[in-house]
Amino acid sequence: MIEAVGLTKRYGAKTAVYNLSFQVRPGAVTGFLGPNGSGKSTTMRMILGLDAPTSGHATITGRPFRSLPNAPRQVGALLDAKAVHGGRSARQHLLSLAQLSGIPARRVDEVLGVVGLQDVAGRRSKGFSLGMGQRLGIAAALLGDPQVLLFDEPVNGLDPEGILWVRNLMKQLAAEGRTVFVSSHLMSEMALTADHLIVIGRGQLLADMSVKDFISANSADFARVRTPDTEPEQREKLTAAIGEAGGQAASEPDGALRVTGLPLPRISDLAHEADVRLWELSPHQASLEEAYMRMTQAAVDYRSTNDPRAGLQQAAAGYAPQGGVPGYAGGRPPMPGQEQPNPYAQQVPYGQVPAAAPGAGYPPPAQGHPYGAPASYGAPHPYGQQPAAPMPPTAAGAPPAHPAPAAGHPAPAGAPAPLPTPQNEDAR
Ligand SMILES: Nc1ncnc2c1ncn2[C@@H]1O[C@H](COP(=O)(O)OP(=O)(O)OP(=O)(O)O)[C@@H](O)[C@H]1O
Repeated sequence: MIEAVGLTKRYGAKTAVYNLSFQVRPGAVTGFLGPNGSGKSTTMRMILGLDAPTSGHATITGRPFRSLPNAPRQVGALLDAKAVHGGRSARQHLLSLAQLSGIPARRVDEVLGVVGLQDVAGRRSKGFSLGMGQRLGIAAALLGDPQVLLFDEPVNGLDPEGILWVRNLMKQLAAEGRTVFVSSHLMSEMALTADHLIVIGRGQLLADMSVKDFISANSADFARVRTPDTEPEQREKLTAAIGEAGGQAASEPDGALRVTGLPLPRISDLAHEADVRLWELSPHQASLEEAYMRMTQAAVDYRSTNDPRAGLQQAAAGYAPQGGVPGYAGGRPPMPGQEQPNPYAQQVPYGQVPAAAPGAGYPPPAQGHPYGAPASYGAPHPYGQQPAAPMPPTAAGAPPAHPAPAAGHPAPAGAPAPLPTPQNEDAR
């Protein structure tokens, strides 16, 4: 389990992470969501002992990363896929990481196969595409077969098939009982991948709940109702009738009404009784992406001046109370020291978390063999046909060794010394 307790990180005047507390449990994929610059990478770096918190602390299986015995054997991470010596081939890169942690050389070829890079293993990584680099970073994270995995935006640069493969890989790793913590800024992707969500904005917790709960809280049905554009008084008449009948109506950007609280036949009857003609009356379900954007839009740091979402929160007012962050609606998350209780920041027992929780309207999670079959750069990899071969136990019976926490990153200063090379194995 990963635990953050009151994590705060300041860079000079900039507060990147503020008073962040959460738990990431084994056996589930936990999505870590937040807009650009919200503090996801900083949080992961603090968990991995690469950045020191200004206050608070983070632990993995009850200890700070740096005081974990054999930390590199227990934790694998992809933080920055570009942090690779470009002059080295993919195989050389992984071999050097394996050597540092006493991992047998044959594991390198196994993970190259898992990520579909076996046919380009001899090529220098500086010629790799973004997606190939991501695969190499994932291979490095998997090298030691660790129980705790952190992935920072692992689908960056991957094509649709690669995204599907990462999705299945994350789920498979969690199904094996591992702790899987995956950052993303895409709610739609996390809705398909994660069991649990931790959402942050401006370094602060906005939500900590199961995907299932997020979906049920944010997938409220609504009706789109359109009256003749040329007769605004008809729209006003219908809006009043809907309000009197106990429904809520608000304007959509295109002039239609978005109606909640009333079934479609009732809206039709109300329109008929008010002598209002309808050009449209259709059922809809709020998208999770929209709910997520409502939740975080007050905490977006970087926005195009042409971004239509600038008005999203106002447009949503009165609609999906679940969509915004109660207490934060209409404004930014409070400044440090002024925080309010956040009803979204509730722990949901993991026992109630479904294995996968696609919402209505979302495609079901893809089925596939363990680890899926990545779009390999050549022949099908062995994991397409058979379950992943587990790492052989070390002489001490400990979990297999693992390299540095990030692709190409050395183990953080103060981390335990590399483990001895297992007997009869030479990582060279
Ligand atoms: N070393 C640093 N020095 C100063 N500011 C930093 C440093 N690292 C991060 N920050 C700032 O802290 C904030 C959080 O950055 P962080 O990279 O953790 O966000 P993120 O959620 O991972 O963003 P993205 O999704 O864009 O990768 C940003 O405003 C960033 O500019």
